[in-house]
Amino acid sequence: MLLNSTRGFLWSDVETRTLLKIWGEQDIQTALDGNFRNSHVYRDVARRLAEMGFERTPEQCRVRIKSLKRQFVLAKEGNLRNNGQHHKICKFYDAMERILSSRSQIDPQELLDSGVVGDETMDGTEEEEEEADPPRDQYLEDTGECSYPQTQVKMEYPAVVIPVTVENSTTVKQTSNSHSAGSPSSSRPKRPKKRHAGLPLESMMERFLEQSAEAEQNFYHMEDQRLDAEDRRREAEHSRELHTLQVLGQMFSSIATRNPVPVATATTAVPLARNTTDPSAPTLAANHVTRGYWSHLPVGSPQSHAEWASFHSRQQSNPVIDRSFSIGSAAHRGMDDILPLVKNIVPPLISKKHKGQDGRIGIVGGCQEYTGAPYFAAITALKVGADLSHVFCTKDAATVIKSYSPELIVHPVLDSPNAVEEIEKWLPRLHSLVVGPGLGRDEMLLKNTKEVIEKSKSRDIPVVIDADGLWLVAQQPSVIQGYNKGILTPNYMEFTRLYEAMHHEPLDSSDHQRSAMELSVALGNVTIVLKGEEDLITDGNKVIWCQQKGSGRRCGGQGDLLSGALGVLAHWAYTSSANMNKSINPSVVAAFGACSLTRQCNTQAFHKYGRATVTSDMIQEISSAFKKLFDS
Ligand SMILES: NC(=O)C1=CN([C@@H]2O[C@H](COP(=O)(O)OP(=O)(O)OC[C@H]3O[C@@H](n4cnc5c(N)ncnc54)[C@H](OP(=O)(O)O)[C@@H]3O)[C@@H](O)[C@H]2O)[C@@H](O)CC1
Ligand SMILES: Nc1ncnc2c1ncn2[C@@H]1O[C@H](COP(=O)(O)OP(=O)(O)OP(=O)(O)O)[C@@H](O)[C@H]1O
Repeated sequence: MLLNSTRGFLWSDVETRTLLKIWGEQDIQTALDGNFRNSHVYRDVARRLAEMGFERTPEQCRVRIKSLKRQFVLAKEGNLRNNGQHHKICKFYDAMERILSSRSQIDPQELLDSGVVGDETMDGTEEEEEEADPPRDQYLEDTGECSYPQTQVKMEYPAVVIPVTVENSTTVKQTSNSHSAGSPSSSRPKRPKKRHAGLPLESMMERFLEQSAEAEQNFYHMEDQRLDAEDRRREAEHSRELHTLQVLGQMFSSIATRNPVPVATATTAVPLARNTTDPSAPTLAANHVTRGYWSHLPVGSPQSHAEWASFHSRQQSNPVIDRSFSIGSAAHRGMDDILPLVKNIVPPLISKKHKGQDGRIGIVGGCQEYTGAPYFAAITALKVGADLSHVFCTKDAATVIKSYSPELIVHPVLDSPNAVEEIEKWLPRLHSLVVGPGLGRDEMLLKNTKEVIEKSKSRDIPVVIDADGLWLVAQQPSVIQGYNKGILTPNYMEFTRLYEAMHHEPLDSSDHQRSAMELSVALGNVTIVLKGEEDLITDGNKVIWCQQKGSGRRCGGQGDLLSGALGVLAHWAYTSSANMNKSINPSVVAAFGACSLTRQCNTQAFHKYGRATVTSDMIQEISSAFKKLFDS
């Protein structure tokens, strides 16, 4: 994982400091000291740098060190210490001084010369090849940095040789000549004539250093501006994407409100409120339900059972609604419309995150009889993208669940005398709770579970309830009633049980949409996910259908996979809800994502194993199903 970006050839300060720290290490210095062939040493430097998060080649490390040494000597020999100018010329002066002072004296002539130089040469032969190609800009190659705006400085740079003992320009010239006579670089083209030949060396030197520092400042300033502009461009792009999604959401709402409902006097979309005159009466319009679209009830919608009956019959005779939202074409369009919303809640995988940020999910369930269900839910949560998955189960079940997977954190507390306190300790660290897989129906376990749900509600944690958790809700609806982050995932059997517990009348099995909306409203608009041949999702205001292709294979545990996935997606959806259109319910988006994923896993596993497909095979498909649905 890279700690810092190493854009192009540029070295950031933090990267340079890390390089210096490595280069200054005792064993590196010893290996370099007097050793002509040192490519292996720079290979080691590059490797250690990579361990610190910065990817550079050994050659890049070598030229950077060489450049730093050159800057250091220029600053040192420019006698700029007293007026503090040395830091302008060599930002890392102090570090360099510390390292170099612990080594044998370095000949500054060597460091400034662009020819073969002590430990900065990566095996002599390579350096000779470099020298054989004179027309290239030696300064740029040596520093490994981008060109400065004031190239004039660079062009003059190699020509200025600064011998320690020289006192005037004539001597410099002689030194320079004598050097080039014997060096391999004598074949270089003639350098441009020095414009400052008449100036005393010291003032020329000072001027050069000032120009050089100024050029460097300019360069970094420009680079800062460029990066700022890039950040702004990226932000603008992101807001454009969000805006598009919001417009899409509004489109769904307005499509729904444009239905020609005869009694409607206004077409403004309003969220369905609970009936204020008769709290027990469900406020629904079943045929107002959309397949794959969000739907709001228009003002003037029925507010009681009697009104509903009349509304329902009008809707039945309304062909426009049937055509607009018929399954045939809307099925595909529904996926296209809602999947982008799910994709939008998936957090990006960026290196700045720490463990836990993408989700710490708790599963309450697992008893002597059922150890598979909590395992399926918990491992699914991890595979969908949560960072940590906790299982709170009975003592009996814990060892078994642990033995299935070392990835899970298993707490054998659910049947302990202080179960609620034990679990409550973890709640501040959890992002969502999945209650019910493999819970069983033991009185004491259900009582503990009920209290844990209450504590989670007070912490505003999304709570997904499945399996035996739904049995608990059927016995004591108040446990989840009115909690808007509550999501119930019944199969048909569980749904019937819930409906009949709430309405004290048999379920009308001919109209699932209406019944599901009624149940949601009766439970205070919790989100209901009625699983089946098609999955129906409603929060009492809207209904959407998930018609992702599945298979005919109905092995046990598929519902646990769904609830585990939903735990993670609910956390992601609520985390990104600030960026969502307000008419979109995060629970519904999360539910649609979890249903699509479960069904896609089923299809893929069935394709491989047919009738032999088991839930573990579906779990193996999570990665590729997720990519196919949400990463494309
Ligand atoms: N490997 C494990 O550890 C697993 C453990 N699990 C855990 O088991 C616990 C009990 O859960 P559960 O669903 O078996 O119990 P329950 O609600 O009494 O239903 C039982 C009866 O309801 C019926 N029925 C079911 N679906 C229906 C439908 N769609 N449509 C119509 N009818 C339907 C059906 O009746 P039948 O057809 O047999 O007459 C069935 O026999 C729970 O904690 C769960 O998490 C499971 O997750 C699986 C993997
Ligand atoms: N007839 C069907 N055709 C296609 N997919 C289905 C069908 N019935 C259920 N599913 C899918 O299977 C998944 C699990 O639903 P199921 O009804 O099996 O849950 P469950 O009974 O609670 O499961 P569990 O065995 O975990 O208790 C859901 O994603 C649902 O969409």
